[in-house]
This record gives sequence, C-alpha cells and structure tokens, in this order.
Amino acid sequence: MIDIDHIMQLAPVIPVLVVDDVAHARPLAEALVAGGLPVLEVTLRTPAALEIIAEMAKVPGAIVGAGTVLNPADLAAAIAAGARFIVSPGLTDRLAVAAIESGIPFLPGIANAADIMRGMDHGLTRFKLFPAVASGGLPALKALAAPFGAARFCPTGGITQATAPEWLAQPFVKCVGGSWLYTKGETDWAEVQSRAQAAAKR
Ligand SMILES: O=C(O)C(=O)C[C@H](O)[C@H](O)COP(=O)(O)O
Repeated sequence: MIDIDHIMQLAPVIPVLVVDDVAHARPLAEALVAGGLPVLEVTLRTPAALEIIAEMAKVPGAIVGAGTVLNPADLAAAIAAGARFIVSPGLTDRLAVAAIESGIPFLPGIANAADIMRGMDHGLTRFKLFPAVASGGLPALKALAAPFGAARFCPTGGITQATAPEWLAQPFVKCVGGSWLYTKGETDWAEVQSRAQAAAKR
C-alpha cells in the first residue's frame, strides 16, 4: 500500500469530487487522469458516492480515495468500496484510531495548532488544512507550519486555479485540494480534462 506522503506527491492538485450519477464516474476519472491528475477524492456527500469510488477505481492510473469520512463507519464503508486513501474534514481521536488501525493512508483535516498536536499524538504528520482560506489562508498556515517543522499540508477549501501556485510554492505544502475541476452534473469531459491539464502544471 502506498503511503499518504507518496500520494501527496503524485500531483499538485487533488480534485475534490461531488458526483451523484454513477454513469459519470468513469468518464470523469478518465478525463482527470488523462489531464495529469491521478489522485481523486470522492466525497461521501452523495448517496452514490461509494458506488462511484468502486467505478472510478477501475480506471487505469486512477488512485481513488474517499473524502468527507466522518467516523469509523464511513471509514469501513469507504475501504469496502475500494478507496485507497481517506480524507476527513477534521480530526477526531475515534477516526484517527480506526484509520491507523486499518493501515489505509489517512489525511485528516486540521484548522489549528491543537488539531495538529492531537494528530501528532497519533503519530500523524500529514494533514489537510481545512477550510484553507476561511481559516486564515496562507498567513495562518505559515504561522502554523513554523512550530511544527515535520508537518506537511494539503490545503483545501477556497483554493482556485489562480491561487493554487502561491500555496504550492511553500515548502510545507505538498499539494492542494479543490473542487474547481468538476461541478456536479457537468458532462463536458474534454473541458474537465483541459482544466486538469492546467492544474497539473507546476
Ligand atoms: O467534503 C469534505 O470532506 C470537505 O472537507 C470539503 C471539501 O474539501 C471542500 O469543500 C473543497 O473546497 P472547495 O474547493 O472550496 O469547494
């Protein structure tokens, strides 16, 4: 199993996907992978999300994870569907224990120093900063990164194609997450692929 550090290095942007039509899963994943973004976060925000993870996982080159994982039950369901990594908006001890015990790569959300310290208590050093812009943006992350030299981040929430580069220029930022690559319901796969291509350029 590849670890979370490796997954964070595979592409500069992790598309955060809200998908409700299973028929869209494969063409969407194919477009994103073809555009150079192989790491895909499917949020558990739609009833079909688990089925969509299973479909996307069949796409060659795609590394499909589950987002919006809130508790051990979500974790178990995501793993059963074939998720290869887990993202959560926040960090609870209950989820951290279950995720670490499962062995699946885990990227928990943090928004402050106490969250990072709680993660470090569990041996975690890779975090999603969420919501990145609303919780203070780059100045906040710079301030947080200073005392936690071993921590590396995937800021997500409010980041766009235009603002991704300034985040990615920071040594403590390994990748960013964002929903701008795909809007639920759209089916212009060529357009999605060209957005992915733009995002994949470092
Ligand atoms: O669903 C989750 O688990 C989340 O944590 C939220 C998403 O990561 C953000 O909603 C993406 O942010 P935007 O790119 O600003 O849309």
